[in-house]
Formats: sequence, structure tokens, C-alpha cells
Amino acid sequence: MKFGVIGAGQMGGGIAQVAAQSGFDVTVQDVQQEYLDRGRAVIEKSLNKLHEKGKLSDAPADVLARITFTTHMQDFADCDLVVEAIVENQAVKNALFEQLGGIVKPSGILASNTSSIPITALASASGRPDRFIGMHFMNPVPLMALVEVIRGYATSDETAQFVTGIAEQMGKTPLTCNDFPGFVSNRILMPMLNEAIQCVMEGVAEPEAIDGIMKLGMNHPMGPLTLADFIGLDTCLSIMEVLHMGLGDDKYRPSPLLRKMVQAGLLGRKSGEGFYKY
Ligand SMILES: CC(=O)CC(=O)SCCNC(=O)CCNC(=O)[C@H](O)C(C)(C)COP(=O)(O)OP(=O)(O)OC[C@H]1O[C@@H](n2cnc3c(N)ncnc32)[C@H](O)[C@@H]1OP(=O)(O)O
Ligand SMILES: NC(=O)C1=CN([C@@H]2O[C@H](COP(=O)(O)OP(=O)(O)OC[C@H]3O[C@@H](n4cnc5c(N)ncnc54)[C@H](OP(=O)(O)O)[C@@H]3O)[C@@H](O)[C@H]2O)C=CC1
Repeated sequence: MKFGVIGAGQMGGGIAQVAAQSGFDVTVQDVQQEYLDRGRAVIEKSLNKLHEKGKLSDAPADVLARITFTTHMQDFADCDLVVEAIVENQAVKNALFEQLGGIVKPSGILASNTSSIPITALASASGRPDRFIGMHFMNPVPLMALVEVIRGYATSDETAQFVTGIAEQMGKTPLTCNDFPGFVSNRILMPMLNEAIQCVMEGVAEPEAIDGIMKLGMNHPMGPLTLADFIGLDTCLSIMEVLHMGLGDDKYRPSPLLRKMVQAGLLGRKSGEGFYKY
């Protein structure tokens, strides 16, 4: 089984790592060598940590050796499964899948790790809608148990079974839902994060208090503002926009503060500052 991953950011890197830990040969592509180098370093650090804690029996170097890093999309030609994890933008993903559909062998299955964008639309762009599916990993991929599997309008039963089996081989629990904006995970999670941001904007409480209340009061592992910073505020805004437009209800309106912070380049952990400094 040859496993492809597009994008060496926080999600692509995590997906590639867990695929390699599961014994698959993995090819990771990104647009610039610099991003591949950064992704490789993050994977190496995570593997070392898991190994030190006894959660990874293979030597980290052996796992890393199963991953090939490339800037060439053509290297996906003989992949059995390619999972896309690039920026949360429908136009950019559509263009990528149009290209990828002409590269990967006809029997290859294409999947998107999108947080919210309609799987059916991306499937149409790929030119192989029956062999297209949503394979939504959670962040941080090496630690989170869930893969949300989203079937598009034309996804075949064989494709759904194949991807469910791969998720299980990766040690994850696949749970299936249908193709609605934000699916299940982000339709429920993201309005909560957006509301926490609205609380900051309205001066309801300081960020530390909002996070503390949700951590101590609701037993959430991370407060909503810490989690928004962790996901990336640009990604949170894109998801809210998909929910707002796709469901047509103003209850999904992105907080103006979220929009302003993204405009200011405050993207959370990945840019060094969001609701907190890193
Ligand atoms: C936006 C979308 O489309 C969908 C999404 O993904 S939404 C986001 C979903 N994710 C969440 O909600 C995550 C919420 N947070 C959590 O569940 C937890 O905080 C967590 C699992 C991330 C961390 O676990 P924790 O119990 O808080 O403990 P914490 O001490 O912070 O971390 C546990 C250990 O794992 C390590 N760790 C963290 N990330 C790691 C990684 N990627 N690889 C290896 N180890 C890692 C930590 O360094 C830490 O190690 P030590 O014990 O040596 O310090
Ligand atoms: N962050 C999260 O918690 C989660 C995110 N997701 C989803 O996963 C996807 C990726 O998110 P995330 O990893 O956080 O984002 P990142 O910004 O960390 O990584 C995206 C990577 O893809 C690269 N990229 C952009 N365009 C292309 C392209 N055309 N071809 C190849 N590579 C490209 C980016 O390069 P550059 O820097 O140049 O843009 C970057 O390295 C999104 O769809 C997001 O919604 C899903 C679950 C959780």
C-alpha cells in the first residue's frame, strides 16, 4: 500500500507520521522544500517523544525512513491512497484535485482532510467522484483517536470500506457521517470557539478566565481560545465562513474579532501569536 499526503503542515505531517508508524510507505508533497524540512523536523521530534515514552516500539529513524519528501506531484502516480491536507480554501483545493485526478493511477483513492468544505464539490473536481472521500483526522494526529469519514454524493461503498480499513490499521476509530457543512465535528465545535472569541470581544472575561472556566468547569482538555490558537485562527475563520454560507443561518456568523485577528496576521500558535504569545 503506497500512501500519499499533500501538505507538510501540522495535519499533513501528522497524517504522514501515523501512516509511517503503521508500516505504510509514505510520500509527502509540499510546494517548497523549506516546508518539507520543517515538517520532517516536527515528525522527528514527535517520533522521538513517543519512543522515549514507550509508545512507539520501532526506532524513530526506521519510521522516518518510510517517508519520502518531495515537491513533485507526479510522485503520487502509483499511490493507492492520497490524503490532501493543504490550506482550507475551496478554490485552492479544487485546483489541486483537478490536477491530482490526472496524475494518480485510475484505481487510486483520493481523500481530503478538509475541516468543512463540501466533499461532493471536491470529488467532482477530481474527476473520480466514486473514489473520493473525506478522511478527517483530528489535531494532534498522533494522539487523537478519531477519523471522521465523510461520504460524498457519489462515494462508492468500496471506497468507504477501504478508507475505514486504513483508518483502523492506523490505530484510529473511524466514524462516518454525511456531507453537510462542517460535518459533525466542526458544526458542533467551531460555534463554541467562535462564541468564546465573541466573549473576548464583548469583554465578558479575559482569555485566561474564559479558558479556565471551560477547562475546570466542563473538563475540556484545552480552553476554547487555546484550542483556536492551536488549530489556527485562519482555519477557524474559514470553517465559520463555510458554516455561515453553507447553512445560511446568522448564528454561524464569524466573530468580527476573529476576522480582525486573521487580517492582522495573528493566526495563533503557527504565527507566534493569537489569543496568547508562543
Ligand atoms: C479543526 C478540525 O478540523 C478538527 C480538529 O482537529 S479540532 C481539534 C481537536 N483536538 C482537540 O480538541 C485537542 C484537545 N486537547 C487535548 O486533547 C489534549 O490537550 C492533548 C491530547 C493535545 C494533549 O494531552 P494532555 O493530556 O493535555 O497532556 P499534555 O501534557 O499537554 O500532553 C501529553 C504529552 O503528549 C505530548 N505531545 C503533544 N503533542 C504531541 C505530538 N504531536 N506527538 C507526540 N507527543 C505529543 C506532550 O508533549 C506531552 O508530553 P509530556 O507528557 O512528556 O509532557
Ligand atoms: N489545524 C487543525 O487543527 C486541523 C486542520 N484540518 C484541515 O487540514 C488542512 C491543513 O490544515 P493545517 O495542517 O492546519 O494547515 P497548515 O497551514 O499547517 O499546513 C498546510 C500546508 O499545505 C501547504 N500547501 C498550501 N497549498 C498547497 C498546495 N497547492 N500544494 C501543496 N501544499 C500546499 C502549505 O504551504 P504554505 O505555507 O505555503 O501555504 C502548508 O505547508 C486544512 O484543510 C484544515 O482545515 C483538519 C483537522 C484539524
